[in-house]
Amino acid sequence: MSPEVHVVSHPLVQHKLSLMRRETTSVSQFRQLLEEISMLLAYELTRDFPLSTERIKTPIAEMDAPVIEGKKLVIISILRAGDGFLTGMLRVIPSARVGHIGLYRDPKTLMAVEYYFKVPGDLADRDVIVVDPMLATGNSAVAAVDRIKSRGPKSIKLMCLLAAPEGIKTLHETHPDVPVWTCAVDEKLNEKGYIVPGLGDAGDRLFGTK
Ligand SMILES: O=P(O)(O)OC[C@H]1O[C@H](OP(=O)(O)OP(=O)(O)O)[C@H](O)[C@@H]1O
Ligand SMILES: O=c1cc[nH]c(=O)[nH]1
Ligand SMILES: [Mg+2]
Repeated sequence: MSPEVHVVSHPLVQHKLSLMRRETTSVSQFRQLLEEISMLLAYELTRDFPLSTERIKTPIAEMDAPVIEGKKLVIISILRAGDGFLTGMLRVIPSARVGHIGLYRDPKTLMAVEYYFKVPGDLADRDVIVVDPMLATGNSAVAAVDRIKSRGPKSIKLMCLLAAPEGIKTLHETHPDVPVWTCAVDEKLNEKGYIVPGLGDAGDRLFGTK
């Protein structure tokens, strides 16, 4: 299977991403924009969900109306910055369950360190969407997917805001079955493992912790 990368090039998404990248964008604007983009990304990621029909009655007549076929979804946020996706995603997919995995990057090794894991117990019956704004070295995404796969979900997709080519390569060397949705694939990583041009530290910009 050749690994999938979907770059969401919709003008609304691209415009909002450019606003998020600007260093002058405030914490509240950054948060609001991430919420808006997450709804648009959810719209793209769910584009291929299978439909069946259900017999319904409108005030005028009966019809066979399209409905999404029995999908049980879990959105798993990589803390902290992944939480910026949740409000928007849940607005579009309100019945989804939510899990969390706490990971931070060791600044020296750039390896992911886990500090929290809580997901619904019935992952084997569910399709998972992992959310995290940044796919940089890919170490956090690999660690999250390793951990989630140990619970045997039906499928895993990754949604991010920005990806570096290095992160996509690392993720797909280990997990070629995990498709990625992103707003852009940037140029490279710098010597500290930050995405260039990127948008800086997503967690700090979302929560105002710098
Ligand atoms: O691809 P990687 O090189 O692993 O980098 C990406 C990770 O870095 C950021 O989290 P960070 O470690 O800064 O934690 P935070 O969300 O708590 O700020 C980001 O939200 C990703 O989880
Ligand atoms: O550019 C980057 C890389 C990792 N994490 C971030 O928040 N930003
Ligand atoms: Mg951070």
